[in-house]
Amino acid sequence: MFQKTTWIRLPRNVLVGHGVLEDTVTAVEELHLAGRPLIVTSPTPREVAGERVAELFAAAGREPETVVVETASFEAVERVIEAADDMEAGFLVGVGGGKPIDIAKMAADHRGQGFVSVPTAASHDGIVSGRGSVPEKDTRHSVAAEPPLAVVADTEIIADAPWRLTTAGCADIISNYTAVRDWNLARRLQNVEYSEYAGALSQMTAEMLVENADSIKPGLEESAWIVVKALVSSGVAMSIAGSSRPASGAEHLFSHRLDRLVPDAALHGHQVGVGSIIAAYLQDGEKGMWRDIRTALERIGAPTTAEELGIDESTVIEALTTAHEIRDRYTILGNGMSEEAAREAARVTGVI
Ligand SMILES: NC(=O)C1=CN([C@@H]2O[C@H](COP(=O)(O)OP(=O)(O)OC[C@H]3O[C@@H](n4cnc5c(N)ncnc54)[C@H](O)[C@@H]3O)[C@@H](O)[C@H]2O)C=CC1
Ligand SMILES: O=C(CO)COP(=O)(O)O
Ligand SMILES: [Zn+2]
Repeated sequence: MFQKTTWIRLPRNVLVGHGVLEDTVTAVEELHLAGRPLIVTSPTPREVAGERVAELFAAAGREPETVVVETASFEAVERVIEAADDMEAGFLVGVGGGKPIDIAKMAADHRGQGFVSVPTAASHDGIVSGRGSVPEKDTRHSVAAEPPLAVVADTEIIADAPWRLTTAGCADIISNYTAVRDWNLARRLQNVEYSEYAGALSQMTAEMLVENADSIKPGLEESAWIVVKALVSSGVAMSIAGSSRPASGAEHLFSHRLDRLVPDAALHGHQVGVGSIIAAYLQDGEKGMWRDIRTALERIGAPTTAEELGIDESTVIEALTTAHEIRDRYTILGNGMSEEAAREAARVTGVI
């Protein structure tokens, strides 16, 4: 008997472009989201977009409130839930980079409410996905959450964000190459469920970004456009898969481990980019595609070495040898790398 089922949760209104911040209220009204919005933001994004979003909702008679968060923690999620309870918020709006967006996403998920994502930086694909990532005890990776009902990505604002955030978003997309290969490996070795559509979409997204690498330059609003579209596409691949598998393999385990060893040392996307160089080397050896991944990262201006990440060699080796313990996800790391093998892989690829 045929027993497969699938439930794909996607954002419904995705606005990307110059000045679309001004359409935030319209995007919300189209979704029939009722009540008062609670805007969740962090200090700089509040200045560059959060205050304007509050003004727009106030002008529409929606009596918004704003809560400013600084760290991605469950304490912050609790604080946002309390604020939403106190004002009887109708829905939540996350304005900023990954941290306030994740916190708004998880608080909205807890309240069973709608949530709108207003990214001010194209730093990774969590800004559009149905995944939330807040560290708790030993976890560092994302968990399932409701995707945003709407995404409002104003390329004028995003193009003005620090360039390193955009190169981090690019590297997060380039890492899809190794993530899809790891997913295929897990399918063959462990009979893990695989989606051809999600795998193909994720890989195509990385290919298109690399093909457009010459148009991804600081100060060009078109760069923000290309990167945000890629992040949306990668988020959709995760929604189709119902997991982060299409965009997260060994290179993400390496990054999650680094986050625990040296929190906030480097951006998520930059860490997964370097991890992807090593994962590609492990997947197909010295003559394989790790050089192409490294070249793609270099063309965009993303880090390709431990030094450029600002992380010392011994920490990189420790992360490589223990990354497989992060979560129950089979990747090219298998049951773990020996220290010698980790050192060799990092040395051959020029990471150390
Ligand atoms: N939900 C998911 O699937 C994923 C979640 N994450 C999580 O996301 C977080 C990291 O995301 P980030 O965006 O790097 O962090 P973030 O939200 O802290 O932003 C990074 C920095 O960029 C600044 N910034 C943002 N927009 C700006 C603008 N327009 N102009 C000037 N400065 C601006 C912020 O003030 C902040 O200092 C971590 O907590 C990580 O665990 C990472 C990957 C995936
Ligand atoms: O960052 C992600 C995809 O790019 C989410 O992956 P994780 O589930 O490993 O956190
Ligand atoms: Zn990622």
